[in-house]
Amino acid sequence: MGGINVIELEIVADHESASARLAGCIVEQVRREPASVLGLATGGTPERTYELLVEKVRAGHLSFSQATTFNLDEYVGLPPAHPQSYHAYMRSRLFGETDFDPKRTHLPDGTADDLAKAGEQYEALITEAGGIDLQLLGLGANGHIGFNEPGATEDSRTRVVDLTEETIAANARFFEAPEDVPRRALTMGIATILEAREIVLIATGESKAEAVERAVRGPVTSQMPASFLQQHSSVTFVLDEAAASLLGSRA
Ligand SMILES: N[C@@H]1[C@@H](O)[C@H](O)[C@@H](COP(=O)(O)O)O[C@@H]1O
Repeated sequence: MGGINVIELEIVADHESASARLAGCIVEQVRREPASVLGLATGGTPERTYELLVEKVRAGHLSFSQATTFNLDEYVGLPPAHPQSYHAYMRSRLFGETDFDPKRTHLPDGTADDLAKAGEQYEALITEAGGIDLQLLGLGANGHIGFNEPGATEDSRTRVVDLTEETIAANARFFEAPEDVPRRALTMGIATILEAREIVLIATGESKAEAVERAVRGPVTSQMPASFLQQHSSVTFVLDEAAASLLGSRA
């Protein structure tokens, strides 16, 4: 960390291939180290990846029984039972469908009375677990990672953030009405994410192309939170051709 590194690019044809590639990274990591600490992401993009992992576990090719997980973020005010909470997302798509030990799967507590303290406790839990081996990331069209919206600083840690109108609009598709989307979230910070030993970001579709280009080639700036990934020494972007379309050559 510190200097500017080249983000490794893996460009595949489509969302299905990108999902298979990302699932492959997780499988490899967990086979190599069954007690891995995984940083997990939500959103529409990794849904297929999680389906593929569930298939692997069901087929007996993979076990998560010794793995520990930390999700990037959770909406403020949504209890774990709320269907649009990220707790529910992870339970229905991955944790509840595989052999994860519920004691070792963690998400920020968006319902805590003292959210600042909840953020600090979350950081302490990650440290206690020995840090994150492999962090998965999606990418917001405005360049957010986790819920680190434009303006997030390099030294930010797990904390409450206000969501931008753009992000609220983008996530409204998961809710019955746009006004149901929470306005705030508890998210790992940029510093938290950059401490992971390895990072894999998945982005697919044309709507992510501009953010991908700015994250990979643009200046490192708070205005494009994903650009901070250039400061990490082991980052791979798994992209489909649409998301990579503004990158020019594959170099
Ligand atoms: N907090 C999540 C992010 O972790 C996710 O990466 C991003 C992209 O979501 P999608 O994959 O649905 O485009 O937005 C959400 O708001």
